[in-house]
Amino acid sequence: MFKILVTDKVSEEGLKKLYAHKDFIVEHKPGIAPQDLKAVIGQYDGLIVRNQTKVTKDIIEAAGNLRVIARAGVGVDNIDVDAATRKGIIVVNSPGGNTISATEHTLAMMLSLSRNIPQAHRSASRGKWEREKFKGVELFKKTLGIIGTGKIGTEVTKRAKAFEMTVLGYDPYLTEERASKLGIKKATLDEIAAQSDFITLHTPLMKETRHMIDETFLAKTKKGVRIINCARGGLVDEQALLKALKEGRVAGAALDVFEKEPEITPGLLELPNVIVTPHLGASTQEAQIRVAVDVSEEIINIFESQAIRNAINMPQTSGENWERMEPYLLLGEQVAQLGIQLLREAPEKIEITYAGDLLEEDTKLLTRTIIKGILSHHLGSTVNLVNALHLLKEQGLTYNIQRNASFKGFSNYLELSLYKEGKQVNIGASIINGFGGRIVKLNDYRVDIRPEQHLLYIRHLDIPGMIGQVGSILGDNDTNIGTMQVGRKEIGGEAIMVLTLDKTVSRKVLDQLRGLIGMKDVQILELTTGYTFQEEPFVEV
Ligand SMILES: NC(=O)c1ccc[n+]([C@@H]2O[C@H](COP(=O)([O-])OP(=O)(O)OC[C@H]3O[C@@H](n4cnc5c(N)ncnc54)[C@H](O)[C@@H]3O)[C@@H](O)[C@H]2O)c1
Ligand SMILES: O=C(O)CC[C@@H](O)C(=O)O
Repeated sequence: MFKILVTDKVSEEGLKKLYAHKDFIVEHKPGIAPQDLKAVIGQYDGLIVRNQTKVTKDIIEAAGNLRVIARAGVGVDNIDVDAATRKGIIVVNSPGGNTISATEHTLAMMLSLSRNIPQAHRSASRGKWEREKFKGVELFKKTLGIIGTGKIGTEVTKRAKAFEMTVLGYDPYLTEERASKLGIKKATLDEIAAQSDFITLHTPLMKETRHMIDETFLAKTKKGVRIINCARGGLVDEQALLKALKEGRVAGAALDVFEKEPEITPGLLELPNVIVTPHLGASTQEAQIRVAVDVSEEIINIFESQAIRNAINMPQTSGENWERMEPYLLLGEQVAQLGIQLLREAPEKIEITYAGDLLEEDTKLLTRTIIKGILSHHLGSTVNLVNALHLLKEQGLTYNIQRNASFKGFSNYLELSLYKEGKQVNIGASIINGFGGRIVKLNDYRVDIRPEQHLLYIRHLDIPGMIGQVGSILGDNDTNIGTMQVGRKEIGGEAIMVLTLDKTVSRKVLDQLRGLIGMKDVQILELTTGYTFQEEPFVEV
């Protein structure tokens, strides 16, 4: 049973799949204090949060069993993703579950701001009838500057077009082609500042975007601009905004998010042209169900080893990509295990080559699988797909990927080369239709080896009687040979034998084999992943 802890208010209806699943127990501790969370987190395999719980490094370090932190929403700024990555914990979110709600909230804020709705409501509900005081402005024919034309920015665009606004978009990823498809003008930040009557922000909060609306930007804005922020608090320098509002350069601001939530910079609320909501962008019944459904499915996928769609600290995989890549992931791990055992020590350089059909695939997850397979040999179960690249870097190692378009011979091919102080190991492998994964190259030798649990790798002189002697020693010691591959480069030169065995051999047998005249090296190779004694059914093509 996997124990999942929910520490923020997350939709019960959206979590139904988790409740109903036989492998999960879901516990709720909403509002748990940080020190209490730290004390209990070690008991849980998964944690679900919205944005109230701060999942700090301290808490992550205390989380001995945790495999996943799921954010029921978009922004993961309340989670120390780096600390989670170092610990090998997957962080997932729901990137699209609240897009429409946040979009509609942005439009609601823009309309409320332009027509003074909250202020007029307050006045009217106090018995006043101040029609002149709350005269507003239309959106019709006004220019809207959208900073960040991702999911929410795009949806806001569509709705602003319905109001017949002219839309300017600024986003490093906005191309002319996409802008014209959306019916908007691609602009620079300065153009947005100079031309917009309304500016709305839809970027994540990062080093580059923190205080993007600052004194310098505000000084360039058209007088009377109205600013809407339903994205992240730190995007706007609240002190600079306060000053621009007081000076009258900015005619109004609608804010759903703040630099230090739940605090609001003193002075802002005293201004008559500032309207606020307490981070309500995603607070609709529909969005809350959607985000909870999304993270429940992701958690089930993670524990059932299915494709994960929305991991923050792992490559994304679609279900289709996962299905095509699954056999390669297994083969990649086996190649890595063989490679590192053959090298016998930690590599100083790693090279991975992809060819054939693999050139058409997203191989990021395969690369991580191979790196994980290599590192696990020395670092054990602390390595997983989340932290493999981080741990590699920590070891001061790099890897190099080659994509070989001129490779011929197999319809798909991957090769791992490991290097250490003049020593090199090369393992080539392919998925052969109808036969599954095969090792097809071992150092300089062409081979055809089905990866199995117990392998024996023998280097010897190419002299008569060697195969017989090896067979006899194994037979005398009750060790059945499954398959045997032999190879040599030249008559009388160095040759290899690779045997698959039904069980591993003892040190005594190894010593007997090593004692044979002409024997150069005998090495046991063990695969811990996905070995099979069953031939896959033949698939006609
Ligand atoms: N108020 C809420 O409750 C609420 C709800 C949902 C999302 N959000 C926030 O809204 C924001 C947008 O969410 P989304 O789902 O549209 O994200 P998204 O990832 O789909 O889009 C973000 C866009 O910002 C762009 N961007 C990044 N750096 C930029 C820069 N320096 N200048 C201009 N554009 C830049 C990216 O290229 C991307 O296109 C996020 O901060 C998210 O956390 C808030
Ligand atoms: O209400 C929430 O959970 C916050 C939503 C929003 O800020 C997000 O990033 O998804």
